Amino acid sequence: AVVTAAVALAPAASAQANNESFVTLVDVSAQRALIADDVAAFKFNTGGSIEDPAREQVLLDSVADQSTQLGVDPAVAQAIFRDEIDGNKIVQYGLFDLWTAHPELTPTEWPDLTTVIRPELDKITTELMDQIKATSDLQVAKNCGEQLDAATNVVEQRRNLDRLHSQALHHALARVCHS
Ligand SMILES: C=C(O[C@@H]1C=C(C(=O)O)C=C[C@H]1O)C(=O)O
Repeated sequence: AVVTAAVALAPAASAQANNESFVTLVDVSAQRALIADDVAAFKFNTGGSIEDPAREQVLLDSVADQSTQLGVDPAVAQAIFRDEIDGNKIVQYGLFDLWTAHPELTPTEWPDLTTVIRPELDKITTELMDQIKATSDLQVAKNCGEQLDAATNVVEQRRNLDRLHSQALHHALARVCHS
């Protein structure tokens, strides 16, 4: 009876493990989209531009470096990060619009971009790179889209994402599945 139970559990356990591996990637992506609130608060209140192409290039160069170190395809990782960056900017533009229309909703405190927020984003880059490596088989699996959608639903609910962050998250994950 013990052996039968173990055999019966094996497929479910591995399916769950597969799903769980996308859940972490999606959750870190959600954290990245949520940090955009702090970026937007800093930039809106200090008159900064949402777009910083030089910083984006530094980030994409670092992604290429880390890809080589991890044995991940740099083109795959850079495509994902291109989408992560654009997703982040979707949140920033959305909040700029909101705060322009409703100045009373503008945050009155915000962390510093250079010394606090970007170091947090750099940490997330490392975590995302680990997850891109960890899910490399899933990314080319036939049911990748289903698994990614399932993980995205779990994270959206757990983190109670609003429409803006949900839209950003979907954008950020658009090229996770590839063949
Ligand atoms: C998050 C920022 O805003 C934009 C988005 C970036 C990102 O998602 O990493 C990088 C540079 C900016 O174009 C930032 O300036 O750090």
